[in-house]
Amino acid sequence: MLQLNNVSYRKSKSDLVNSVSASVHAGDRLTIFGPNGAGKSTLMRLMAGIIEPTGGTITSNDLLKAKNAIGYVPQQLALFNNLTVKEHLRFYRKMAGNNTENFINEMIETLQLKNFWNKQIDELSGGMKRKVNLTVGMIQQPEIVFLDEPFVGVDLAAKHDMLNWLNQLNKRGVTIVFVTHDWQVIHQLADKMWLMESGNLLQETTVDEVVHNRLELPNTSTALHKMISFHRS
Ligand SMILES: Nc1ncnc2c1ncn2[C@@H]1O[C@H](COP(=O)(O)OP(=O)(O)OP(=O)(O)O)[C@@H](O)[C@H]1O
Repeated sequence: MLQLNNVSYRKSKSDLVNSVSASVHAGDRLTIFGPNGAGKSTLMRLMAGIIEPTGGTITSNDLLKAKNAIGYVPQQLALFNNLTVKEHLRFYRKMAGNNTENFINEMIETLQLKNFWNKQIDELSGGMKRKVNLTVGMIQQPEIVFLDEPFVGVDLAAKHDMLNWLNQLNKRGVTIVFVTHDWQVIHQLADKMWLMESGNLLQETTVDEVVHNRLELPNTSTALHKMISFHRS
């Protein structure tokens, strides 16, 4: 579905992403995991086509070449403080330009957006803003969605609703790629894991392998070792 061939991204004389080769397959539930500054967000932005690789290539199948096939939910909220939730959905729906009325209604229902429908963004809690951010990033009913820390500050009940809904979409064939530091989310939303450090994709593995101690990491990856052994203990 998405093929990365020696993908690099160099900026300000440093390699933020360093010669990554890997594939994302249709229907994957993939998390990119690693310490702060590993290059996870940069790699997701490359795959989402927001930035261009400075080396290597990313190729995709015909499905992903279709307009609106890719959704992207950024870590930083992409919202207007002085617009209401309703106005956001109306505005972004027009931008997306395709007819996804049923899908949008499903998002509104599942994420219970009607509860704060007429509130401006600057009147919402952090968790509510995350829900709106998620909705906006997926308004075009994408085939694949890239989610960067989508659950920061979201309470457990809302997180549960959001995770359930993303898993339902995955069962219908939507590919999910995300970054998080939250193991609860990893357990519930991922099968595959890409382990990253210092711009390098060190290993492609599964959550199962990582959690059940069946993974040997290179000795050089101290931060990843700590992040994984902390979770296992
Ligand atoms: N626009 C930019 N210009 C220069 N350096 C950047 C830019 N954006 C990110 N970086 C640097 O690239 C490296 C990778 O950043 P990135 O945000 O991809 O990491 P990350 O793994 O997502 O980190 P985190 O877990 O903290 O979100 C970091 O060292 C960061 O400081």
